[in-house]
Amino acid sequence: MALISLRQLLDHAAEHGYGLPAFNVNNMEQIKAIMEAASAVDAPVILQGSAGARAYAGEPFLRHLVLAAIDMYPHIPVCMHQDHGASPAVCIRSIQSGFSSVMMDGSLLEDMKTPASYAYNVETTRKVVDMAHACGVSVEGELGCLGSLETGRAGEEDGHGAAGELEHSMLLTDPDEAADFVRQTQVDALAIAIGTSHGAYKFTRKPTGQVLRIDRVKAIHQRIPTIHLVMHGSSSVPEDWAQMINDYGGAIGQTYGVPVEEIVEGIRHGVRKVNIDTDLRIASYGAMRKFMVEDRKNFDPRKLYKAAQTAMTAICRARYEAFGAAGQASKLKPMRLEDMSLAYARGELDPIVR
Ligand SMILES: O=C(COP(=O)(O)O)[C@@H](O)[C@H](O)[C@H](O)COP(=O)(O)O
Repeated sequence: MALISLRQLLDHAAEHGYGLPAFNVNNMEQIKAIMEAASAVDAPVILQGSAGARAYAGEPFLRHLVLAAIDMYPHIPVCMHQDHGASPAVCIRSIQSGFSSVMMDGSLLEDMKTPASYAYNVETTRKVVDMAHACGVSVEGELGCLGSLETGRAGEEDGHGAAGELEHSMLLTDPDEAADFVRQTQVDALAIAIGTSHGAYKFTRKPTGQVLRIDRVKAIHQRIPTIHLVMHGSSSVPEDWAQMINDYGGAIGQTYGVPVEEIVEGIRHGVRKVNIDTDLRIASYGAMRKFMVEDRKNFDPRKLYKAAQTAMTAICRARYEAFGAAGQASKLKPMRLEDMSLAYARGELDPIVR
C-alpha cells in the first residue's frame, strides 16, 4: 500500500460510518505497536508527530520510522500527519519532509500559549490550505481552545496549550463560527473544543454532558456535514493501567478520561479523527514499571520495550475495533497526492456549509 492523505482516509471513514484513532508517535516501539494492531484487524492508520516528537526524535528519525512502517506493512494505508503546527512555516517544512497531512493550529499564536483572534486563525489557516492543497496534502484546522470546562485550563502539554484560565465561551467551538471558518479556510478537518484536554488529568469525575459536550459535536456537524470533525485530548485514561503504574511505585492521581462510548457517540455525528497519546504513554509506562519490578534479573532492555509494545498494541487494537475502523484498510486504494491536488483544483473537494 502507500502513504495516504488524511482527506481520502476520512472521506472513506465518513462514507462507511467509522472513526480513526490518530496516535502520536515518537519512537519505533510506538509505531510498531500501532502497526501490529492495525495489521491484525485490517485498519488504516494515522501516525501523527507533534513538535515534542520532532524535538525528541528529530525530523529525519520520525520520517524514516514512518517510511519503515509503510515498507514493513505494505497492506496498510498510512497517513503521516503533523500535529499542532504553530505557524505556516512549520506546516510547510512538514510538507517538504513528506507528511501527507498537516494541522495548522491557529487557535493559538505562534508561542502556542496565547489564544489568537478569529481573524488571525482564519488568515494563517487559509495560507496553509492554499499551499498544502496545491501539493495534495490535507489540512486540519482548530477552532476554540482546548481545555477543561471544569477548571477553564488547558491540559499539561509538552510546549503547547493555552496559558492561564480561559473563559467558558473560548473553550467551546461555536457552530456558526465553525461554518464561517470552514467557508473561509476550506480546511479538510476541524478540531473542535468540547471540553476535552490533553494529558492524563481531564476530568475530576466520570464526565457528564455538562463538561463533555457531545451535543456540541452534533450541532457543529449539522452546519458542516462534509467536514471531518477531530476530537483532540481523547485518551480514555484506562483505570487498570493507571492502577498498574501505582501498584508498581508510581503516583498517578485520581482522574477520568474520555469514555470510549462517548467517542463512539461523537463518531455517529461526524467525528472522524480521534487524537490519542496519553493512553499509549500510560499503558507502556505501566507495563515497563511492572516488568522492571517483576524481573529484576533482566538486563536486556529489548524485553522491557517489548512489554511496553505489547501493552500499547492491546490499546490500539481495542480503539480500532471500538471506532469501527477494523476491516477497512483493505477497502482503500490510496490516491497519489498529485491526484489529490488536481481534485482540489477542480473544486471536487470543496466543503458543504449549511
Ligand atoms: O490530542 C492529543 C493527545 O490527547 P491525549 O492527551 O492522549 O488525550 C495530541 O494532539 C497532543 O498534541 C499530543 O499529546 C502532543 O504531545 P506532545 O508531544 O506535545 O507532548
